[in-house]
Amino acid sequence: MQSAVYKDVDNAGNYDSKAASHAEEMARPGWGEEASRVYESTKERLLTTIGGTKSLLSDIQNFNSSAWTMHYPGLDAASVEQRSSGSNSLHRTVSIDDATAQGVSHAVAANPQEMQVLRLDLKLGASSAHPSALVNSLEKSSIATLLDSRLTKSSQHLDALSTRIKDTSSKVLVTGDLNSGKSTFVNAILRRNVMPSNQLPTTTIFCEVHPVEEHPQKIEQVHLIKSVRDAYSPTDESTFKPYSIDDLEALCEENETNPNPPLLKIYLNDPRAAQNSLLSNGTVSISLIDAPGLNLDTLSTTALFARQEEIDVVVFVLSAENRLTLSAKEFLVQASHEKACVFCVVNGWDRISERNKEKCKKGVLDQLKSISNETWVDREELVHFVDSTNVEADQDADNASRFARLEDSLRNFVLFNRQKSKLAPAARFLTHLLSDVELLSKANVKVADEELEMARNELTRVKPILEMMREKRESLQDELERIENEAVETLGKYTKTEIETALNEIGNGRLATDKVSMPIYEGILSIYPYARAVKHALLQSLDLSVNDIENHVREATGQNVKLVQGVGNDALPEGVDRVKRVFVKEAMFKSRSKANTSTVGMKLSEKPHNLNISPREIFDTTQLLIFKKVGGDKVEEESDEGSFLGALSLAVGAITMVGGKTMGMRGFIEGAVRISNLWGSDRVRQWAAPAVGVLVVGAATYYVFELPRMIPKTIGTSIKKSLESSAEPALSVDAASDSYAEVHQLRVERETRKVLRLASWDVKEKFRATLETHAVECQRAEQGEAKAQRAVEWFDSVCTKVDGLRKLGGLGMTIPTETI
Ligand SMILES: Nc1nc2c(ncn2[C@@H]2O[C@H](COP(=O)(O)OP(=O)(O)OP(=O)(O)O)[C@@H](O)[C@H]2O)c(=O)[nH]1
Repeated sequence: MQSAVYKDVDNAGNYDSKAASHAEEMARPGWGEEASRVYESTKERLLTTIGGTKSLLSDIQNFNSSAWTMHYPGLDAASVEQRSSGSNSLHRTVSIDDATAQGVSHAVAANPQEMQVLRLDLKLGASSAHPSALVNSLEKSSIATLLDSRLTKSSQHLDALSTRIKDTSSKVLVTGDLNSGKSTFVNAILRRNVMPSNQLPTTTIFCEVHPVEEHPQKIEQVHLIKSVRDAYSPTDESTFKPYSIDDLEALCEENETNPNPPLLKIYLNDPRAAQNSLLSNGTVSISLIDAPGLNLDTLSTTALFARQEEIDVVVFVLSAENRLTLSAKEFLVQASHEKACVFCVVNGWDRISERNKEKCKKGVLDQLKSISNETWVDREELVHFVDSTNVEADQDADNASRFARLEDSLRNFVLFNRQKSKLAPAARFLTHLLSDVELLSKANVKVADEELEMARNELTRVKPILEMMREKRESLQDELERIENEAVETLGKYTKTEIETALNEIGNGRLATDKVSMPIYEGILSIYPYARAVKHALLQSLDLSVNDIENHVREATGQNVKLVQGVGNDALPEGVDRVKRVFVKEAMFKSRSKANTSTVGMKLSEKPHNLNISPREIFDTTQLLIFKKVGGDKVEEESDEGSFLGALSLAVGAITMVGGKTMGMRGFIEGAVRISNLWGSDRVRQWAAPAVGVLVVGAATYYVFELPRMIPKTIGTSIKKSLESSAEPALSVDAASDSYAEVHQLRVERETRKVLRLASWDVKEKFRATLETHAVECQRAEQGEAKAQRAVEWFDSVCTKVDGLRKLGGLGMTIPTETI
């Protein structure tokens, strides 16, 4: 048969007062044993559920710190507003304590969208931001930390609940307005004047009366514990200070003004028979707590509230003569929220005249009805009008019987309430906590699902790009090398060809470019400056040709740089910045080292020593002995007829040398030898001296006209010869093994390679960096995917565990999915 006792617990601690009245239920025969049996089995179930929930919380904490930063579901704005502006000022936020307190009440209807136990401690001052805004503004990691501390607190609270469930004794808190007769009532229950009672406020500290059987030595004694919050064990003398029962009054007096009042544990021998004793009657062991009177002193009020968690029954003592004070009302409101029913003792009933008794009774009950309807419904059992000063039959038989009935009701009420005071808070707390865990898990599954989708979308985007780039990496490298090599080779060859062409022109006595003009021949007497000017012009034309080559190479290299960048940019995925380096063509061929410049035969015309003219360059004996007819590029030798002319040129050469400033000893001797040789020849001897004279004059005339044409060729040939030969470079082309053309070819190749390599490096670096970024993004997305996947599975398993724990603990309430 299902009784109201079962219903209390099975319904997750939501006490259903309408199911049956206490009186009705408790009057049923054998209900006590049945209640004890149910109590024991429910207790075991709840203890196992607490163990399972604790390990689940610990798993969540570990997961939160090591694998997944917990997402906290947003607060429901409407309900928060409603709550923060509600009339019940005591309910500021739902805390662990509040949730515990709700274990036996139906005062606060839990909004399934809201966290009850795991709600974060965000202060809701009038000026503070909205809590949902606060939650949203917090860093994810800060929320996870706050949540972690909330989980720790919840776990600790489960420990406290577990201890409380295991504790076989029940605690009865006796409280009420100042001087309402609390101590007198406790004394009446004990049938001993133990607690000091007086007209003046006397009780300022909590006095907890235990049966002497609970004392380790079974002796009457007072244990003074420094603070209500301090740990205490009756077997550990370091946790208390022992006093005699006779010291009690003095101890109370001493601590009257103590801002941190101690707690007194009083071990008393109940002289009454077991069946009459309330302290220890075999079925239930009760501790009576005489509390300080309720007043406006926040400290003691707070202390009182703080202690309510461990008490099973609240006995509220009120004076029949006085109306309830504000603090008493406030306390009753709070206590009825927490305990649903409050046991009320209307004291000083003897002081009310007979004719006022009904009126007084009605007044008290009306007040109670407005504060605690549950108490009013069971008023027959829960509200007692007595005189605590005369409880023995021989004093006042009528009052004694009323008091005896009070004691019976109280004993049964304690027994009855043990279910609610010990098990229901645990059931209620577990219900809320598991709902919160489920809400939290479902919210995290949702977030993890979103992250999973995001990670997968990211992978769908990044992975193909990464693979494409990895595939392209080698071909890009090859392509860049190909462009570089081709450009270097082409421009190198071009340079060589161009310089060779220029040298050929110069070798034929012509300028390599029309940007320069030949000097004007001003007569035989200025032959030397003329030759020098010719050499300058030829070298300058060569220099300008080199300039033209460089300009061409610059342009071509620029095109190749664009090609390189184009290839590189084509290999980059969309959305990535392109290579932006601009090729400054003017910077090409600007060697920083001066020494370098001189080694590559640059600006030959600007180096004075290159303009030195040797006699051979004006009067080249080789040229004269083997007369060469210049006809384009073709040179024909005319050795037969040329011998005479050769002789003639020798003579003219001698004259010109004399006329010029170039005649040296060597030239003179050479000339003389040739003249004497001529004279020795038979053919020549046939010619007479006059002929020689005519010829000399003619030849001289011829040379005067021919010299301006001969000198450029002689000098050009000399320049060409010098620049083509690397063995004895007459000009400043100080290359060890290369000709002038090759030197420039190498130089162009080197410069071109340098520029293109830099451009390639840029492109490759950009490609490498982009590839790396995508690889990192891909790796991050893969990790995110794995993490989110794991979180989805893990939180799903938490929900399954929550269901299992609910079944185990006989708990109800599943949070609908759509509320997240
Ligand atoms: N006539 C009569 N006097 C009572 C009754 N109960 C208490 N008194 C007297 O009321 C006075 C105050 O009683 P206490 O028991 O000290 O009251 P209290 O509520 O414990 O006082 P504080 O601890 O100081 O708040 C004492 O003089 C008691 O004798 C009662 O039922 N009838």
